[in-house]
Amino acid sequence: MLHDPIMSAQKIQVAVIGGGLVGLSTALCIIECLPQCSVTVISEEFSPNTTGDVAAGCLIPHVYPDTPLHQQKAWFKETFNYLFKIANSSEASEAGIYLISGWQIFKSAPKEVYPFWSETVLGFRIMDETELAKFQSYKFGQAFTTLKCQASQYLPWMEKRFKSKGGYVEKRKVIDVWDLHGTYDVVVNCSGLGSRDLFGDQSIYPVQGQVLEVNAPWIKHFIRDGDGSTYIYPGISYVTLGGTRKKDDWSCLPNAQTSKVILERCCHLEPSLYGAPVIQEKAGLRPTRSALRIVKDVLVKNGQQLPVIHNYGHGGGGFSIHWGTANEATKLLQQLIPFIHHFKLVSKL
Ligand SMILES: Cc1cc2nc3c(=O)[nH]c(=O)nc-3n(C[C@H](O)[C@H](O)[C@H](O)COP(=O)(O)OP(=O)(O)OC[C@H]3O[C@@H](n4cnc5c(N)ncnc54)[C@H](O)[C@@H]3O)c2cc1C
Ligand SMILES: O=C(O)CCC(=O)C(=O)O
Repeated sequence: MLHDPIMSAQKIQVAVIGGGLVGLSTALCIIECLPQCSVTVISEEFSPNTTGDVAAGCLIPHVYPDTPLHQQKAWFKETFNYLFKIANSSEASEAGIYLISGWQIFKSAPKEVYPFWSETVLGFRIMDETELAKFQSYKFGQAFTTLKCQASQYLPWMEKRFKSKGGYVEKRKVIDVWDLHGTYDVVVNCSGLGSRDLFGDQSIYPVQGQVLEVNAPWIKHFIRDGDGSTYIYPGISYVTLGGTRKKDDWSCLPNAQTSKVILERCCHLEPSLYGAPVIQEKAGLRPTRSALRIVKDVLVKNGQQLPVIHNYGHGGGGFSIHWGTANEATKLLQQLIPFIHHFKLVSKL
């Protein structure tokens, strides 16, 4: 849909920077909750070239050390409940959302036998000895059912839904956020690692991750080493094997030697994977910070003001909390609306 400035002149003009998982979900949430807003997603890249397109997409929280745990818990629950409804609807197949059961296993019992998310996933229980016997050298395990998003379907599904509600998308890089001033009343920053250059945030850094997609349709359960190093996640048409976590590595090129190591580790967990044909190798950059940044701010330059909502820093856990953080950013935008109306009036005088 083309942007019609006359039709949307009365509305609050919102620019969402970033068309990855976080940008699309935030834009969709805003357009669904705040009908007084006209929303445009501006992004250098969209699916299939975003971080989410590399991810396994499993709902299993990653902990952000400097974000209060009660918030992380609430965002995970909101995301789980939202996706669970989609998984139980006729949209499930197009959206690529489904339930998945499996095991998280440990070489010795972890400090937290019942993690904070254990009440949200379905049927969480400690594995018994018979089940654990499948995994030599693992002494403790958790079995549960969670959800998984197939990014190659979920991201385009969100974009389609957003456009069907009147949202606009533009593929371009924003060089200076002030270039949006005048056309847009408020900017929502979901640019992930782009926040380094765009907003001068030096505390966000990449944690590079590599995965393999293999053809192994007999694998029906996920298996995750509790230390997060190795995982096997069956998807709709392939099984994702991972992983690696390389801090400050900016390369998105998969490395052949790393693939070999990942495959060896996964075969150790699930020997039936020996010989499974590799379909694809991928690497992506987790936009990482010690705390998520979800705040409102007002930039000031030469007497001009530009309200900004930030929503970034989802690291290795974006799928697990994205709908909760989209709701949070939408609430912050709602709080700004009276001020934005005021700015609009003042600038017309
Ligand atoms: C190997 C791997 C496995 C993972 N597995 C899981 C998992 O199983 N479960 C889970 O919960 N999470 C997982 N994740 C994490 C998850 O993928 C990320 O948290 C999430 O995708 C981050 O989304 P984002 O939208 O913030 O970032 P991105 O997808 O990086 O999006 C940022 C967007 O901003 C755009 N942009 C940046 N700067 C500018 C600019 N100046 N102008 C215009 N556009 C700009 C970019 O083009 C991009 O589209 C995994 C990640 C990796 C790498
Ligand atoms: O950690 C996992 O089990 C899922 C994959 C993931 O989140 C990651 O590699 O960042």
